[in-house]
Amino acid sequence: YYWENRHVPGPKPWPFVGNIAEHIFGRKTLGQVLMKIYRKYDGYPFVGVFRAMTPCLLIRDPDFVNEIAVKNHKAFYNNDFFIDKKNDPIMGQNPFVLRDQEWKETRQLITPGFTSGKMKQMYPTTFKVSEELVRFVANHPDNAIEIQDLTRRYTMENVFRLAFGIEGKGFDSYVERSEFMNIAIKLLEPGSLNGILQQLNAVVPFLGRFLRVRLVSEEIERKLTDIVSDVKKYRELNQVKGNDYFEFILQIAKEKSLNITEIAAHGVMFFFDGYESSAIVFTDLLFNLAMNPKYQRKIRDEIKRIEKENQGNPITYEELSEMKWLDACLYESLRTRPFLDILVKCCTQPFEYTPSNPKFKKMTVKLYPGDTVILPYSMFMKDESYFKNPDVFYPERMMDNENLNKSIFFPFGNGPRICIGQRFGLMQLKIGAAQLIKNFDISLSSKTKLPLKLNLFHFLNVPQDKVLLEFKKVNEE
Ligand code: HEM
Repeated sequence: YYWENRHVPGPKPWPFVGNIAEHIFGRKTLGQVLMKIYRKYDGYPFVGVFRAMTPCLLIRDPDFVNEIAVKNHKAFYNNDFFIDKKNDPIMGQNPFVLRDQEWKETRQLITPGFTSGKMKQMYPTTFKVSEELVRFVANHPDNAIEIQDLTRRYTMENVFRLAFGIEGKGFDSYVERSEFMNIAIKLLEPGSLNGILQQLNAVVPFLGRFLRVRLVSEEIERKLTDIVSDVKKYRELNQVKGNDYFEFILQIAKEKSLNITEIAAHGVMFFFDGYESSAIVFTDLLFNLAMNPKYQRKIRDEIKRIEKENQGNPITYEELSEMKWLDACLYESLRTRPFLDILVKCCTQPFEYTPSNPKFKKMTVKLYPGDTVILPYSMFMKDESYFKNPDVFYPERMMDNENLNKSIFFPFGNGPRICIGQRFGLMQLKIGAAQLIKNFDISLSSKTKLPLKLNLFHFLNVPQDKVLLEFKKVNEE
């Protein structure tokens, strides 16, 4: 009766499973279940739902999203994701899970590591990795390449070089995985006990607390701190300075006297958020481009024009932002295949909301500290009233993406908690995609099972089966 007592509309919950039985019993993703509720309550500004036994307010009104993420951010300061820092010292320091003052201080501390000036310094490394990606594809022994593996190799190589100052050797072998790739895979393995706990934490957060969820196992924590310690010693002994995020962290470490686990935690933040999420987004982009080859041609023309203007020199960091078609395809891909479905925030100060938009029924909700709200990240992206034919990949609508309503389309979040790595994410994806499209015609392999089905047990939207693409060298027709 939690929501009923507050006169908030919503579907009837069941004991223990609340409104997400279909997800708990493995029939649908959490996003698919919530999407059904979102659509059913058309015209309502919010809906009271139960994520298992946790009452959450599913927001449907973009103005309310704006209040939560931007205007009244102080009343919704924290993300609903609990990691105990004492139990998991590496993941417990990630800004995404940090709360209150600790989040504010960490965010302020690392923000200078993500300026465009810093991106410009890191760009040559990312560019080099993108060249290695092209070589890897060109010499690949298989006709059809598993794209999830390829994009992970690429984003892993970038984050190892930039966040830990070492080569991840991701492109060294087609058969064997490097030691570093194994670390990366273990860090996020969905099938492992750790992966199951991650999923539990996403569905039933209070169980996460009870079971003392660790996202980074002790074995991986030890390996990562050893790497960090070795690279730190090497740089100090040889007086080497890198143009990377690791160097930025070493500077902070000196100023704030951070210990080796704290330094590793900053590297892992870059790794954790920059590796898997970016690899999923990259996979989706390449899949969408393979399905819609006319946009590959538009992007290739764009690259040719830029290279002609700069006398055949490689594309610079600044020139990436001139690639309007690539930009539009990337944003449209983020919309048609969102890598997550919801953002969940905790109420930290009493807050009252009544919609002013006549599109929504006039009703009031009062929220109190401890309540949780769900921002419908992917639901807005698939809402016909905001995007016509929402399932169609139509990059033209993203040509002016800067002017889209940020309370409806917020692929990187919005407000003070907006993704800190947005610039880096965009840089590595754009140069990686540009290099592949410049060199190859990308098409879908007949071995890929369509339509792509989502993995029901991953807390991010990842395809259940392998996505195989074929790469044919441009000019070799
Ligand atoms: C295309 C790739 C990426 C996408 C689509 C993405 C998207 C997001 C989203 C939606 C959020 C939640 C924002 C909110 O709560 O309002 C977020 C948070 C975050 N992202 Fe990203 N991200 C990407 C890449 C990266 C990269 C490369 C890094 C780091 C190198 C990164 C670091 C973070 C961090 C630290 C947060 C938490 C920020 C905070 O709570 O203060 N992300 N990201």
